[in-house]
Amino acid sequence: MLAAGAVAAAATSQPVKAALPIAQATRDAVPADFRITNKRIRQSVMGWCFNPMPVPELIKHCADIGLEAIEGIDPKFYPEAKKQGLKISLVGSHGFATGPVDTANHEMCVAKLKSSIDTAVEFGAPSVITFTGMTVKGMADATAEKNCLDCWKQVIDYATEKKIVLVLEHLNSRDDSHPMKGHPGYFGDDVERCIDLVKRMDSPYFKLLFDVYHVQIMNGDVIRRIQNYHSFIGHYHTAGNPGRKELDETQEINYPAVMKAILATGYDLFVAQEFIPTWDDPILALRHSAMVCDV
Ligand SMILES: O=C(O)C(=O)CO
Repeated sequence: MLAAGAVAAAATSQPVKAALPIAQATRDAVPADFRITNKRIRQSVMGWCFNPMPVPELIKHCADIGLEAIEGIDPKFYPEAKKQGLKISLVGSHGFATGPVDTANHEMCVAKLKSSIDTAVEFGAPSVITFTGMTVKGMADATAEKNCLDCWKQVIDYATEKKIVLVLEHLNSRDDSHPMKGHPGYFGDDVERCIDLVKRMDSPYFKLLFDVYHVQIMNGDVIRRIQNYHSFIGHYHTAGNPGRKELDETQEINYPAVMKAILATGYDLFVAQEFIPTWDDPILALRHSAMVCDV
């Protein structure tokens, strides 16, 4: 049976115009002076995405937009960020390519993780990032997993004592178009494997960094995974897919719904914007993503 509107349209040969909900705000929907108002999602930004903008300039824009924190910047800029009222949401450590999958990296990873824990304590950051590193040719998956766990176990007591959470980032290995849009060869490219590693660490100080962009590419079913795994998640990242770009209507992830799902789990830590701006005005892009996530 036709709905009343359709019957009327058929009678007059007029097309039916339905008011469709828009998942993502368009670029022209963001006011030039938008500031975060709801603050229910505690927003941060990954500084590297805004290279080559000088970090002090980025810090000023973040404070102006009302972001609560910043991460992914050289620690030498932490005092300036704090001076401008920003928190440090996450401290870097070893890179994503040289991780604990390979025992040759253990000494370096342990040293970097411990020194990053010290930095996190000094600047009041809650977390330090870690990665698995790249798959080693010929190494069995079980060995690679054990190597990762063996390395993290050398640090977990220190993290616990200092009350700093190590967050393991899952990354996509599918996008090979750009060195920062995907990481072919990354061992922790299956979010289920990363969750399994987090479970095996069995510590409130070892959690998953759930990057919505990477999960969408590798596993999908983003909201269900957030609901199922929230107790193992210690940090979130964003970006539009495909292209690791703005969170606008040209990409496929429904960010307002994802943010609401995150809030519904009781999450009260940080969500950092980690998209690579494509617009001619990267700060308008940051303002826009802040608006999309300010649910
Ligand atoms: O690609 C990412 O999300 C990373 O954090 C790699 O550093």
